[in-house]
Amino acid sequence: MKAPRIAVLGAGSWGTTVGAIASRSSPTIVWARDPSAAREIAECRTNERYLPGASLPRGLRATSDLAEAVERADVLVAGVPSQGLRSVLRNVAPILRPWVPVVSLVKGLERGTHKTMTQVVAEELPGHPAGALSGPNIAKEVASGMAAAATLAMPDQGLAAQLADLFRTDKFRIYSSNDVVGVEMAGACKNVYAIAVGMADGAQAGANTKAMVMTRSGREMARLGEALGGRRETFAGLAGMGDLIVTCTSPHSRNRHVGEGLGQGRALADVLAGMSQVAEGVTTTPVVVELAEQVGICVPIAREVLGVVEQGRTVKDAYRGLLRSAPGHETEGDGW
Ligand SMILES: NC(=O)C1=CN([C@@H]2O[C@H](COP(=O)(O)OP(=O)(O)OC[C@H]3O[C@@H](n4cnc5c(N)ncnc54)[C@H](O)[C@@H]3O)[C@@H](O)[C@H]2O)C=CC1
Ligand SMILES: O=C(CO)COP(=O)(O)O
Repeated sequence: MKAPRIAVLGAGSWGTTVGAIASRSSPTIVWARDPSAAREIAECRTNERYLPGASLPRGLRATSDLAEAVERADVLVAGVPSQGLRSVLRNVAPILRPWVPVVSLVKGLERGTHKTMTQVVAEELPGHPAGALSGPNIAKEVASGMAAAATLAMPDQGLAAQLADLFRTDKFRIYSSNDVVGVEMAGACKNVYAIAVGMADGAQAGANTKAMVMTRSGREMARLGEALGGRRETFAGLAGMGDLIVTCTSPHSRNRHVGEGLGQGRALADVLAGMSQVAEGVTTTPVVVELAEQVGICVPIAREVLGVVEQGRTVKDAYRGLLRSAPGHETEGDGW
């Protein structure tokens, strides 16, 4: 059987990495919004802004022409940050053939609508099967061939198995799941909690404090995700606890870096001005808090992150606020 043609939207660190993996077995093209980024990938086999030092495979094509990328695609991979995906998909809709499945790499929730990315896909590309690939996957490490694993969640397990084969290598293990909302909520929420743990780093808290916040964050995101229809075991898996661990501890995590800057007393705008890549947790934090309100779930850790990110509270205030509340039953209460 002929290998399917894959189009990846977004030539950032993760879109480029996943495109590079897929290009080893299938014809793959990455769409970059910026023509000079597409030229750099196509001509120099590098993407210095997003994947410094990486040497990209010859088979990976790149273009800034959306129609060229998408019109003959058999599989569409979405790697554009959450707040930009809808408008890109709107432009893709008239070009994409109607049966093409969509795999989202995106770990964020849309502001205003509170939608996950496969829900955005369902609205903008109705009828296209959609799933999410998510897990503890720092792009730089995956791109350099270090072993890692992710979960591909789709309602149709037969299609999930076929798509998983496109991204699987001997070093990149792809597991399957049908808990799409659980996998997407886990991927979006862990960024918010990595900001909380980064704040502890910046404020020079100890390892015990960080372990406490990570563990209770895992429970907070599982409670919210379950209330939205996700399964508890998903939050204990690769897309949940696995990704929470790596994002809260990796020196490469952009969300943890934002929290660290805030913990050092820097202003959010100043921290973001020094970054060339996205930190999805910044825009997803208010969405998490609003969604939690809608479904009646307490999310004290996310609320404190929101206080610092959007409401002028200091990191000290946030941690004092958290420590003031009395701990209840470890696994049954709705506190933190
Ligand atoms: N970098 C990583 O280690 C991983 C990232 N992810 C997720 O993948 C998604 C993409 O992130 P990265 O590639 O890391 O981001 P990035 O910051 O490295 O690159 C983002 C790319 O999207 C483009 N872009 C931004 N806004 C756009 C818009 N409105 N329209 C079109 N293009 C736009 C940028 O030009 C850039 O090429 C995020 O949701 C992230 O959470 C998931 C797993 C690992
Ligand atoms: O999703 C990621 C790792 O799995 C990347 O995390 P950051 O966006 O915080 O860098």
